[in-house]
Amino acid sequence: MATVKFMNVNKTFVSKESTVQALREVNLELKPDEFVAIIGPSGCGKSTLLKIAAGLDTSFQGSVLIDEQSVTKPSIEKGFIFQEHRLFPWLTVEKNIAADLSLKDPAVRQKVNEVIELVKLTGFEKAFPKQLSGGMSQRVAIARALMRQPQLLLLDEPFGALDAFTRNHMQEALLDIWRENRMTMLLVTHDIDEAIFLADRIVVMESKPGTVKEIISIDLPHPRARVSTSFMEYRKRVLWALSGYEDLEPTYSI
Ligand SMILES: Nc1ncnc2c1ncn2[C@@H]1O[C@H](COP(=O)(O)OP(=O)(O)OP(=O)(O)O)[C@@H](O)[C@H]1O
Repeated sequence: MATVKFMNVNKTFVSKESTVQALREVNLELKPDEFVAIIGPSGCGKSTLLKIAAGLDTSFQGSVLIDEQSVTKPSIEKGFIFQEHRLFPWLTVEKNIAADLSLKDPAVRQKVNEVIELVKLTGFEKAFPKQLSGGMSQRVAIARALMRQPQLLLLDEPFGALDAFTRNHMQEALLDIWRENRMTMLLVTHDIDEAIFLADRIVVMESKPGTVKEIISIDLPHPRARVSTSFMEYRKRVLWALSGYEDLEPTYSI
């Protein structure tokens, strides 16, 4: 579990052709153990913010503190899950999870077994990525991140490429993992229902330049029923925050 603080974060991309202010004065604080979702239109700086938190992008103004330490580079306390699973096709599930650690080490072997069980892939240890479904591959990617026992998990549209059924299933799996492992979670998503289903707070961003428009606390106990009246009320609130138009047709995904 980690505290995360974005303080006056500004980010501008400068190239010969253009200058784009991707983030302007972003201030955001995550409590340890908190699940925060970021939602907003394409280009509002969601991925940029996540990359900065991960230490993958260090050329920005302002500061980002994780457990009061400035983020200057990637580290094992921070796990990163991308939309595409980025598994090595030539390695088995267990070798993908172990990555640079040796499975010959009994401690590594035990931890790999534990995380495989956690993401419910027991029996698929020796399978190759091409033998797995999209949801299973994403579980391997999550297991690989959990292997390093991150204090903070950064998820960039992790289920964006999955069908609706698998996506719902993965959201439930992620909630279980979060409850059992107590990590701080920062999730980027385009899916309003996903944000309401998972998050303690939803950060609604707007673009040009990317700024925080509104932060909505979701005061619903888990498990959250997607068809309940209160869930639908939150859906309206998030849509309203995103669009500014109360009578917008709900599409639930932006
Ligand atoms: N490497 C880069 N060079 C120049 N501009 C960039 C670069 N990366 C991002 N941008 C610009 O910065 C802005 C924010 O991009 P970012 O990818 O963070 O948005 P996003 O909210 O994650 O978008 P999406 O929802 O489409 O993934 C966009 O205008 C984008 O074009």
